[in-house]
Amino acid sequence: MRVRAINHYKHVHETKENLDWADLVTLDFGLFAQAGGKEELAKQLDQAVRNVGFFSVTNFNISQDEIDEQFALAREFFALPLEEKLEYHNIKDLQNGEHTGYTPAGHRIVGNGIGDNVQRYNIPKFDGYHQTQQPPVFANNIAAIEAFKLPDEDQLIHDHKYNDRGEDHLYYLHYAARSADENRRAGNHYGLGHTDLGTVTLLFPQPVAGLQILNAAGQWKWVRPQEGTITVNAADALTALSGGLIKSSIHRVSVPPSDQAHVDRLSVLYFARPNNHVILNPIQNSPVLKRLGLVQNAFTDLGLHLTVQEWVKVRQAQQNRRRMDGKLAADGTYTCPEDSLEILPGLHAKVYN
Ligand SMILES: O=C(O)CCC(=O)C(=O)O
Ligand SMILES: [Fe+2]
Repeated sequence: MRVRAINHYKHVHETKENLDWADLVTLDFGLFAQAGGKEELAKQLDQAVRNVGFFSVTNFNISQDEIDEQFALAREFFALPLEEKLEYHNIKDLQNGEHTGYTPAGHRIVGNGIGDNVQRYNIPKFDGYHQTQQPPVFANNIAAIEAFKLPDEDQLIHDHKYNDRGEDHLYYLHYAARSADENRRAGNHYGLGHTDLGTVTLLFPQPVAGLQILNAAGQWKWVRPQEGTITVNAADALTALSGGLIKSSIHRVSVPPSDQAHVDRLSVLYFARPNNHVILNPIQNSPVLKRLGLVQNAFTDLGLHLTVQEWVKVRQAQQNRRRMDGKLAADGTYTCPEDSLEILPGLHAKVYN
């Protein structure tokens, strides 16, 4: 959980003077989801930017509390003694055109020998390219500062750029038909119950039945092959990014039914995964996750903030262990020693029977 900022910030009253106010249009983002709303907003925006280039927006999914938290942080920082603030002032950087950190009042003498009355503090965006040392008041609240932005409805799209580094794979599988006796000894499994590790898996249609999913009632159900469809299966990284909202499907591959048990089974799959740099925390400023209070996941519960690259590596290393030392009972139940399932200390794969 993030550290809550200090005392609430209390704004002063608005002016009572009758000023000659500019006439600005307010775009209501609440219209966005309504029929015809986008078109209406586009019309208003078109007017605003062609004429004055200034407009306001409302219903933007950042609460007044969250905004006030930023005001409170600013108040706390500016209230610090000047020497403390000057530790974050770098005159050379300012002169070289950098503009991060602190600038004291009076830095610019605008005219008549009078210095300006403005103190400034500048925090660059959190893109991994700017490494700046922050004073404790900001460092202790960095999660709230980083989350202070308009919700990015395309976050998942940005996290899945084809040309960014990632471990997406096209996957061909060949399951050789076996004798009834061999099948029985293998617990009538072609593949044990598991969840996939990425975002979604696309399963391209083929006619040999085998895929089964575990439904909410705990029963295994066959997935009927359907020509002209792609079966989509949500996976672990999507569960993590959605704070558990999206369920990773538990599935397995069974020996095909008796009329198909003699043919080899081919699968063509696509494993879509977030880009390697994505950190498997719940998406920070999603209005939906915020509203539902989904701010943790199986990784963050353990204090882990894995990148997708780290996750793919440790999970695949666990999956690809050659000897699991497992046992298959006559009814197909699979058990194996706990250490075969260890992905990371404290994090174990599950066996789904
Ligand atoms: O072959 C199939 O239908 C599914 C295979 C599968 O679940 C997997 O490889 O992760
Ligand atoms: Fe799978």
